Amino acid sequence: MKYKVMKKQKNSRKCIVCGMKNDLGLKASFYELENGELAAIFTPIEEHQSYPGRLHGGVAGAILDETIGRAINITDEDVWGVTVELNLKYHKPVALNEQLRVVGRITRDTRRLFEGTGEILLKNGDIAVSASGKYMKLPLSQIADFNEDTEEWRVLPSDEDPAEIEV
Ligand SMILES: CCCCC/C=C\C/C=C\C/C=C\C/C=C\CCCC(=O)SCCNC(=O)CCNC(=O)[C@H](O)C(C)(C)COP(=O)(O)OP(=O)(O)OC[C@H]1O[C@@H](n2cnc3c(N)ncnc32)[C@H](O)[C@@H]1OP(=O)(O)O
Repeated sequence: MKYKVMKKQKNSRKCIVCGMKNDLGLKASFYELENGELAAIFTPIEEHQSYPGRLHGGVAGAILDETIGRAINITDEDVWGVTVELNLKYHKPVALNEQLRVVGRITRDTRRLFEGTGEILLKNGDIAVSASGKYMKLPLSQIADFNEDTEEWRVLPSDEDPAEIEV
């Protein structure tokens, strides 16, 4: 199903997944959808391979981890979490140099923890990798010494931002 993009989330400077100034990073964009899920879009490059031509499973885990971890921000922009568990299932190989869609959602939200699931989708809609994750909520000050400006934590509008995404 195609869903309207309601909001684009912020990118950062050096995060391996969302850092726009990390040359080896995924430079993923995250979009909040009208159905309450979060979609990520990125194009894996040669540097993200395991076997030649095939996306590294750990990199697949990284994008799923962040997509699920960010899905909590659809309902509360100020909740931050650290991953305490991540389970992955690899169903199909993922090729490089092709744009991928990733989708995540929250399945449980308590005072201290949240949980969610997500999938990497191939062009034809097949699920290539699926994940479930558990995150402990922590104040940002206990995660790292962040400064929004120096970390360039901001929404970066682009002409390539889609109006709707099929997930
Ligand atoms: C404003 C500027 C912002 C700039 C931002 C720049 C970049 C941002 C990039 C991305 C941003 C967006 C969103 C990203 C979201 C996700 C993406 C990736 C996130 C990560 O990549 S993050 C790295 C990997 N991750 C870690 O680095 C965690 C390491 N870990 C710890 O830091 C400790 O482990 C901690 C603090 C979690 C707990 O430490 P602790 O000392 O408080 O733990 P303790 O043992 O006392 O447990 C206390 C209670 O938690 C329960 N508990 C513990 N572990 C559990 C488990 N695994 N499962 C279930 N329950 C568990 C116990 O059972 C107990 O429960 P009870 O009290 O009821 O007994």
